[in-house]
Amino acid sequence: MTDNILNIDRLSKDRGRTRVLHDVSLSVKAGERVALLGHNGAGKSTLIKTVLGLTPISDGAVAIAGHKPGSSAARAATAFLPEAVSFHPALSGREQLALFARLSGVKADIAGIMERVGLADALDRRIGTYSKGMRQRLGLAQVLLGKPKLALLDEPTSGLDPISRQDLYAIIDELAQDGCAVLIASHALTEVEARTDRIAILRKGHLVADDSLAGLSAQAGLRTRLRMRASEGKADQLAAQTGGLRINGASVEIEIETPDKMDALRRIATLGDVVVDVDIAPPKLEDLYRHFAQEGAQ
Ligand SMILES: Nc1ncnc2c1ncn2[C@@H]1O[C@H](COP(=O)(O)OP(=O)(O)OP(=O)(O)O)[C@@H](O)[C@H]1O
Repeated sequence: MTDNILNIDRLSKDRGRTRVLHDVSLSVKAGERVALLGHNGAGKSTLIKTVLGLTPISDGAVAIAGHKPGSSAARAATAFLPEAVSFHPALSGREQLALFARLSGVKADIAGIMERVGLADALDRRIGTYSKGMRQRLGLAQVLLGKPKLALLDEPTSGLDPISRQDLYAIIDELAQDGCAVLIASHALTEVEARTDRIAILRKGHLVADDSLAGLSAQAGLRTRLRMRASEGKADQLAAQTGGLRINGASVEIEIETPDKMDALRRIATLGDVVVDVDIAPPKLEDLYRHFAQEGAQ
């Protein structure tokens, strides 16, 4: 496919006698944000290292904008934000970014980029005085600097406070809107659920899922829960009428096949004022992740 920026085709990787990636195929298009999930040791970092050209491939192929990992064209197209970013503590943010810009031969509006990542006030402060969140933001500034076609982000929000996390995802969204293909390795399911277009799950080096949240829900066949609040004193009647389970004094819960949701809501609507409210809880990424990433899952 021509609009794939990252193309991983039947990639296998051996570490000594152990195969740690098995026949993995995964692509990311321009403007797409893809989450890469998996338990510890599932192979996420190894996959990222192969894309960066830091470790050789045992079988299959990887291409970045059509180029081989590690080639100068691939390196120019790729930006990487490691989980633990480290910079020279004696340099200021401005000096560090200027150094990166010089090394990668790009002309950049450093003050503008620092402003965009919320570090305008720290432009001329030594990085040694930055907090973890500020260093993470500087890491993101470095990603923005090269106007990459592909951004690989490893646990980009680890250790950040909730507002910094939101800010960071807002910048990632902008990167994608500018046409960058973004691959985010993460354990933070709730965030990636809301902020990515597609979810890829590795289990013991096998890619066991690769779809949108809705697509994964359909594949997994997980059920949706409907929680109905009964009018005063009518919870038993509601439980009897719907075959649901009373979960507290006022509410009744039923589980339905997800595609039957609208039918169920229409039936509930016929119950009149016995029901005063309905909450719908579709399967969450956490449920889907458990389904796909656990031992014995298909
Ligand atoms: N340098 C190495 N030498 C030998 N084995 C390695 C090396 N690096 C990783 N492995 C093995 O490869 C497998 C995949 O590890 P990897 O670090 O890619 O997992 P991960 O999904 O990134 O895990 P985590 O979420 O803990 O970061 C593991 O079994 C790990 O022990």
